[in-house]
Amino acid sequence: METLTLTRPDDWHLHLRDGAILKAVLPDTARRFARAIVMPNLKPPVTTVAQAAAYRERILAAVPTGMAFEPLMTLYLTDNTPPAEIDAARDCGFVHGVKLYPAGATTNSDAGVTDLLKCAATLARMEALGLPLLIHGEVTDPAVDVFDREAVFIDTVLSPLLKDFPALKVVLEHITTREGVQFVATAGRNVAATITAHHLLLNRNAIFVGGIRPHHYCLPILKRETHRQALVAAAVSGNPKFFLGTDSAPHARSTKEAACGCAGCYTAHAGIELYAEAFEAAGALDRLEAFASFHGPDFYGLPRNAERITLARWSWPVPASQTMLAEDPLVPLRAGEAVAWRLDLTE
Ligand SMILES: NC(=O)N[C@@H](CC(=O)O)C(=O)O
Ligand SMILES: [Zn+2]
Ligand SMILES: [Zn+2]
Repeated sequence: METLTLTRPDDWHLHLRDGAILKAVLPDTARRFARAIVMPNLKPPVTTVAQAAAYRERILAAVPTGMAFEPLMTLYLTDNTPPAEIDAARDCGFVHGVKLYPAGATTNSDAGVTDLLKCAATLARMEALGLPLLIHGEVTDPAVDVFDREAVFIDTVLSPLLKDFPALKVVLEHITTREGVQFVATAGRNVAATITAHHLLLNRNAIFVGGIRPHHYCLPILKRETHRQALVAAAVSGNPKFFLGTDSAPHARSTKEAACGCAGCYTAHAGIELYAEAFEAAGALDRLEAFASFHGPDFYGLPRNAERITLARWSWPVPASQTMLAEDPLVPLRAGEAVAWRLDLTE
C-alpha cells in the first residue's frame, strides 16, 4: 500500500467554537495537527488577551488524554481594540495574530471592524511588534456580487492598507481567487495566505449538484474552475507564502439545512487527508509536506514540528453525520462518500 510520511502538520486557520461543540470537534484536529491558529469569532468574540487566556484553558481542558495539541490563540479586532492590547498580546506568548472581520462579512462577524481608519494606531502597533493581521478578505457591500467580494476587497481595502502599513505582517485567509493568489505572490515577504482543502477540491458547481447543497456553502463562496486551478497551482508551487488552513467550521445540521443556512464547511475529520487528495490529483504529493508543515511555522516564526505522521492510500467511508450537539449532529464534508487517503493510526 502506498504511504506518505511527513512532519506533523499544523492548521493555520481553524474554528473550534466552545462548550459541547469544542469537545466534539477538537479530537478530529488534535489527532492530525500539532497546533492550530484558533479563530476568535465566538459569541461574544474573543477581543482581549484575558478572554484568549480563558478560551485557551477551555481548549486545553478539552484535549483528549494521550494527545498533544497546542492552540495558537488570536484576538478579534474591533473598532475599539486599544494599542495596549497589542502589547499585552505580544507579551503573553500565546496570542499569534489579530483577526480582521469586516463587520457583517461572515459567520459571527457583527462585532467586526466598520472602518479600518479607526484601527490605525492599533495596526501601527502590530506592524511595529510584528504581530500578524489575519484577514477575512471580502467586502461587505451587498451591491458587490458575492463572487467578486474577495477581488474587490484586495483592490479597495488590502492594497491601500499595505500602502499605509508596508511592513505589517498579513495572512490573507482562505483565498479563493486567481486575484488572491496573484496579489499574495507579488506582495512583500510580509504577506502570506492560507488555502483550504475544499477550495482546492471543489468549484462552485459543487453547490448545485442535482439540487442545492448547503454543506458546500462557505465564505468566501466556492468560485469557478479557473480560480480553483489557480489555488492548486499556488498550493503545489513550493512558494512559502502559501500554507495550510482548513477553515474547518462546525455548524449543527439544522443550521445548515435551513431556509437561510449558515456558511462553513466541516473538514477537520479528514483535515490532512483531503489535502493529500488534492496534491495527488495535481501530481504533487512530494510538495504536501512543505505546504502543510513548513511554510506556516516559518511565516509565524515558530519552530517546525519534530514528530511525523503517516498517511496511507486507503479509501474510507465518511459517515453521514457525526455527533456534536445532543439532537443536532454535524455533517462533515464528503458525508456518505469516501476519502482516498487515511491517517495510518497503526503507526
Ligand atoms: N468560512 C465560513 O464560511 N465560516 C466561518 C467563518 C469564516 O471563516 O469566514 C465560520 O465561523 O463558520
Ligand atoms: Zn473567514
Ligand atoms: Zn474561518
